[in-house]
Amino acid sequence: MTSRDAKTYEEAVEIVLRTLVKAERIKPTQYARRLVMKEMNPSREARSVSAGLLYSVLQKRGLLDEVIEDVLEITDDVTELDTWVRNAARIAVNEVVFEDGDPDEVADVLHGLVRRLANPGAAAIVKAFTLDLKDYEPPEPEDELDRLKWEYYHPRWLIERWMEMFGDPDEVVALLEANNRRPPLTIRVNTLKVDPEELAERLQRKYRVTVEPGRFLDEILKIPEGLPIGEMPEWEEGLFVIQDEAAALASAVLNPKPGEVVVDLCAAPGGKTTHMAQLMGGEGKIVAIDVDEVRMERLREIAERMGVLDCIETHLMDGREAPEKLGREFADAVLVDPPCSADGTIPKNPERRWRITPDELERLPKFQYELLKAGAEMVKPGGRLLYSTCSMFPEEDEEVVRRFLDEHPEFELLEVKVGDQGFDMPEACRLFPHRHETCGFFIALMGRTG
Ligand SMILES: C[S@@+](CC[C@H](N)C(=O)[O-])C[C@H]1O[C@@H](n2cnc3c(N)ncnc32)[C@H](O)[C@@H]1O
Repeated sequence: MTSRDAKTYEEAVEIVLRTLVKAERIKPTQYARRLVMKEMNPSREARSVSAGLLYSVLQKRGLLDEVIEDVLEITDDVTELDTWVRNAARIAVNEVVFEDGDPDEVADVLHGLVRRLANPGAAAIVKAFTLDLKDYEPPEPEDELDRLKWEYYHPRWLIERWMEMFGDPDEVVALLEANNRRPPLTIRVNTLKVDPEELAERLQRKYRVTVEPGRFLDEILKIPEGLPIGEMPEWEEGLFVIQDEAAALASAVLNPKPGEVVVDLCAAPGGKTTHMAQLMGGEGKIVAIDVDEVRMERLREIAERMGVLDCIETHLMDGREAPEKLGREFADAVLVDPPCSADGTIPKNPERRWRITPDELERLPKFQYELLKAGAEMVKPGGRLLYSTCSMFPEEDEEVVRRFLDEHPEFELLEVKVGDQGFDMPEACRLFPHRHETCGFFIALMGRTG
């Protein structure tokens, strides 16, 4: 390793360590990373190396913790460790056990960083732990699910659920592989301010990167990781926002027109609200509802930057109370994008796989149904209702919609002609990371009869 490489590696490890520590208080992790970037202003090489390293640590997080608990013989779980020790140990396991790094080099880098950023006591613990990993042997898999868990870094229960869902082990392996491929960053161009081709050319010329078009939508561009997004003048000018193409499809399918009244029931941080405002040419009204004040503030910031705040009316409230408070049957179109398990976002949010729980899957569909029902009450006769999630589980998707349609005969499914069809619901649209190179996504469009 040249001295320049060693310096880049050390800088990259510092970005990741500081991000992991910050992300314990500030969510999401990518936002914590952006804050660290601002504090450190690292080299472009270090940014790029750190993006790969952070992804690698987050995708294996549950396994890294299992190894730490094993090596340190912890009886409870890793949360009993000091924050700096815990996160430095995660990096150590990733580098030494999974990525074949040199334990002495990793121990030295982490020791120096923890000593500088935390304290000498924590640094000594991290160094001793990292050197102990030299003799660590990963456990032998007990069965096929266990083998897949360690080979593809996913919780066993999740693999088991997907096996039931797809019924084809090869397809599940394809999904596991796709979940572990770091996708390029997708941006949605603000067509109210710039033409997508023009922005693509500008980014290629100025930042010397390859920009590729999206798969389904003209306003989507794919750019490589590592650009200092939040500091780019194009971002400041509101020429684009970061958004997955699958998520952008939802607003495109609902297709709001200039002058319409649209409700976005779970709107923050505004990816779909600002996209709809853009599709409406900034003319008409979008009623954006959410319960989360901080996320709503981000919606306003993004809308302001994009130049579409004037047509957005924000309401901080429980969406289930919206018909009571704002009225019924007044909207041309309503978009319901409720909280979900978000297993479809694993390629972009690699740690998500360790956060989803079977309990959550039991609880969420009832909540999603209540939000969909409230959204439907605001649709005027002849209007449209769109339900979307970034979940791939039928219980959060087709089953919620099926129950809704059974109880609301005044609504009927409309065909969405993009992606794959829903499970036993040919009118709905499904996208999968392994089939479409997007996040996993579900969209059902319904019309209210006259
Ligand atoms: C999947 S996110 C929405 C993402 C957003 N549509 C976008 O494209 O940027 C779900 C949102 O639902 C909000 N939420 C949770 N409970 C809610 C409720 N009872 N009423 C309204 N919004 C709620 C969360 O705060 C979160 O912002």
